[in-house]
Amino acid sequence: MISLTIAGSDSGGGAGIQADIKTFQELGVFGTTVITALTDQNTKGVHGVFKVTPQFVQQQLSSVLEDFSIKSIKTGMLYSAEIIEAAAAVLREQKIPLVLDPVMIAKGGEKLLQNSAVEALIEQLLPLTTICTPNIPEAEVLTGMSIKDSKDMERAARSILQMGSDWVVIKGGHTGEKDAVDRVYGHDAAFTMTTPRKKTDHTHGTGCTFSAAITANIAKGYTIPEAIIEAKKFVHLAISYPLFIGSGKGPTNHFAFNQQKGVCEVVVNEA
Ligand SMILES: Nc1ncnc2c1ncn2[C@@H]1O[C@H](COP(=O)(O)OP(=O)(O)O)[C@@H](O)[C@H]1O
Ligand SMILES: Cc1ncc(COP(=O)(O)OP(=O)(O)O)c(N)n1
Repeated sequence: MISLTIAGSDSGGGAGIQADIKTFQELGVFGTTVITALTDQNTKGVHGVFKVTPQFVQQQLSSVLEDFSIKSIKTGMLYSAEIIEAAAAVLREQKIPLVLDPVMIAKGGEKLLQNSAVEALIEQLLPLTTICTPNIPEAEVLTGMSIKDSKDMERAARSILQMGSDWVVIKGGHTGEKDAVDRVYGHDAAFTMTTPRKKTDHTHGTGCTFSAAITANIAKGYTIPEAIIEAKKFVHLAISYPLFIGSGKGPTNHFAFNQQKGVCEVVVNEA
């Protein structure tokens, strides 16, 4: 089983390409990569971005796709409209399931997607997307809606479905709710996934890890709902057993899922 991530490098190892290939590896999937940008980053924040040219992004993508039997693809930090256009031109020719994590801003507040790139993300990538996984601020930017409660989350998700994604997961990491509730919508299905919210500062890379786990699970042949629910277990365990490394907001623990033998209760309810 082989998956591909198209994303930025996090020198601190907790998010981006590094989180993705660690997650793939832990889930038994061989990871290939297309790097869109290098970030000078650690647990204290993103200190610099060095972008790759759109042409070289396209070259990496074409090389990987022509040689490997890729079962699923995810995108993370894409940074610019030009990089999105270059990637979309190649992805449009494929029928491989695509998980789009619309990474926009790091938890420290640094920009990982230029404002001018949002339109390209919506127009060029969402129509090719199998599952889009925005957090609440990202869903607000994609839809132009203000999201205050679960009704707003459903309206935003349905709007993103209309933009072309087959499924949408609105992640609950950024709500004030007691539990971490993610809301999943397809054209004919809707459910919530609930785990207890952990009181922790070690959440660097949660979104990357979650979307990478979905991508790996698709490569393993899971149905879309199974891939999403199993990924929630992976990220919940990664948050629950922090590594306590770095002096800032630490990374999640990609070893935890296998160390805990995947044991994690996720409450799934119809929405
Ligand atoms: N403190 C927490 N406790 C438990 N789960 C969390 C916590 N923070 C985030 N999550 C979960 O991690 C996943 C990623 O969500 P989120 O942190 O919102 O993504 P992002 O990194 O894109 O902002 C979701 O499944 C979310 O519910
Ligand atoms: C290179 C790179 N890509 C993505 C992110 C954002 O990661 P995310 O999982 O959304 O969470 P935080 O890192 O913001 O905690 C990143 N920081 N770097």
